Amino acid sequence: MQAAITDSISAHSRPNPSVCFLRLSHPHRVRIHPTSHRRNTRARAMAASVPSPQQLTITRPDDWHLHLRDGDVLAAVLPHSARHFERAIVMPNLKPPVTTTARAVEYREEILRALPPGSSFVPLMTLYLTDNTSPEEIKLARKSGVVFAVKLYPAGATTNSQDGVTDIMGKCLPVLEEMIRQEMPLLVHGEVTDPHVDTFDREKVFIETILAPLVQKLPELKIVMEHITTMDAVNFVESCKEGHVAATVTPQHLLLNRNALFQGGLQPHNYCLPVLKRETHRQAIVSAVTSGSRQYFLGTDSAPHDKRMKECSCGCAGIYSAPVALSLYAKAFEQAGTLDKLEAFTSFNGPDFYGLPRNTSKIVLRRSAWKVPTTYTYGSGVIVPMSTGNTLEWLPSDHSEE
Ligand SMILES: NC(=O)N[C@@H](CC(=O)O)C(=O)O
Ligand SMILES: [Zn+2]
Ligand SMILES: [Zn+2]
Repeated sequence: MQAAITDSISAHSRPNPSVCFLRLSHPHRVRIHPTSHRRNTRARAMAASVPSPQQLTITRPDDWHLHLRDGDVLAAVLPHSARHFERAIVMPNLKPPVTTTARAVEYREEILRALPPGSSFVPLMTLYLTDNTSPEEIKLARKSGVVFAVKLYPAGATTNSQDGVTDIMGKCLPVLEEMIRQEMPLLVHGEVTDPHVDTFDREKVFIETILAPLVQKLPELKIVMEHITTMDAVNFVESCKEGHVAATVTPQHLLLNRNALFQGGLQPHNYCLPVLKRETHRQAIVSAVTSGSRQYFLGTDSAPHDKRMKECSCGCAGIYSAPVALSLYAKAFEQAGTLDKLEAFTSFNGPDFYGLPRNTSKIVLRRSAWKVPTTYTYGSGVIVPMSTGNTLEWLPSDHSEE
């Protein structure tokens, strides 16, 4: 069984022929087509007849897209990630951004100092790509042994991206060629910044105008399309070679559509970039991720902003999901009737893509209702988590109630 979901699910599933059928109905590579949502509906209907497991034991997951910030916010949020994840790809969009290996090494040390005692959490550092990043910097990054990827923020696309790249093909080709030599993946915030392009189309237009030409020019470059939100992104990823192009998916883009931004009034804590899309896109992403394809892996994009910066006249983009992400991913896979595919997504596909060993320790998720705190406080600040105040069903084992 690919996802070694708990003994309890295997015990249930072995004598039950409907489970085998359920698996057969999810071929390894599933293309997205207009009937894909029917497939999920059928899976759900069949799953309903299967006894639901009370406990899942999975290999300890990693988070392949995480914002830890620095200073007192770092100290407040890091324990939430370290509790459930063994490693995380740490985003470099600090103020000022982490553009050099020397700075990444310092930032890594700051993170290690902020870890709770006894934690084995490993931060995997990234460099923030600019128009001026040199190929030499990529060599230094590889040699450091602590930098694992380079992040492309199109200038102006998202939080702290003002120092990002203005013209990837025109300005960054020598750096990208060095990244191929050093086998250093490019992580992409895939949205164009042209104000004339509709916000909801920015990912699609980025794929057409920037990403597809980039993959064509540099087919050997390893690329992760971060936090994908559209059917267009799913189709693009699946049109590329496995092992060369992959995507991370957030809990919010699996569970919410754009209605969540406006339900009962404006909901700033559901605002992130790329912005939530319409339901058909959410369904396409769920189908892709739960199909068993190895091209998708867990990346929470957990992005804390102080409550005051979210609930104001010009609110920041970013959803804080670290404490709830695992419960929410389990919820999304269970809704799709594919809990047996959860472990590959949370714990295998990411390290396999990055060429890193899979974790050996395990984490247990118990079916046990727990209430998400409405806020987390730090110093004089407050952070509101995703699913604030809601009751979630899957409780990760080492979760202590706040
Ligand atoms: N996702 C977000 O909405 N915000 C992220 C930046 C990013 O990942 O684009 C942040 O740093 O706050
Ligand atoms: Zn982003
Ligand atoms: Zn992010």
